Amino acid sequence: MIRLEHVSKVYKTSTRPALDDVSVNVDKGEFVFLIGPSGSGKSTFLRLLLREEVPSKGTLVVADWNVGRLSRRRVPRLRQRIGCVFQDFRLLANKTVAENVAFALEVIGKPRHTIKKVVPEVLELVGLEGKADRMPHELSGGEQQRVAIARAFVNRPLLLLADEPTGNLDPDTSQDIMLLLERINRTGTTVLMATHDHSIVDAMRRRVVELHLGKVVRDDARGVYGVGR
Ligand SMILES: Nc1ncnc2c1ncn2[C@@H]1O[C@H](COP(=O)(O)OP(=O)(O)OP(=O)(O)O)[C@@H](O)[C@H]1O
Repeated sequence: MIRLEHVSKVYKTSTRPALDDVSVNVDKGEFVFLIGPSGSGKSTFLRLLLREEVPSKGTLVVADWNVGRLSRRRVPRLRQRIGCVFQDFRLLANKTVAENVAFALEVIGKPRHTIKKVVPEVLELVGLEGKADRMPHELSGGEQQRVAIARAFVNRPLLLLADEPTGNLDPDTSQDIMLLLERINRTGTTVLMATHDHSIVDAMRRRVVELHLGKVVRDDARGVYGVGR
């Protein structure tokens, strides 16, 4: 699903590579934590997958796309197949829960009858049945993140990228969000989650890829956050 071969990324304004000769393979259906201290390259890794940045060196493949060489015209296709969830939810404040989710389908031209059918289904999947007509500010942080996950998942992406999705949530709510991400993973969606949250990584015992100064320093099949430190 994801293949990085000797990928480096050097930003124009910086001397040290943000990613330095990174080779990682992620199979379809895996759940992977991407960890590492601030500045270790996690966001750069995610931005490369979305083609928000291009690698300076190496090959980067997502599904069948050679992402580093993708023509500008084909980038929207790639992004349609990748769902994204962020720490700060990024909901549209002037749209209801259902409209936020529907919007993700409208922008890619899905027919209205499909939208009408799948939005309630996905809201039920994330545990928000009955809240379709609420505005984002009427929801708790955990509920807002559920809307964001519904929106990321409604188009059945191949890959779900989550950048610190529990960063603004208390531990119990974070755990609920992780159960939801696990449920989405069980549908066959590959999940890649960047996080600083030790307790979540330790509790889930999933694959852990650790970056330090742009290099992969650890890749454990069933890892914990702070092994050996
Ligand atoms: N647009 C940019 N231009 C120049 N340098 C950048 C840019 N984005 C990131 N960097 C640098 O690349 C390195 C890796 O940053 P990155 O944001 O990928 O790390 P991170 O692990 O996601 O950090 P955090 O956990 O704080 O989000 C850092 O040294 C950072 O300063």
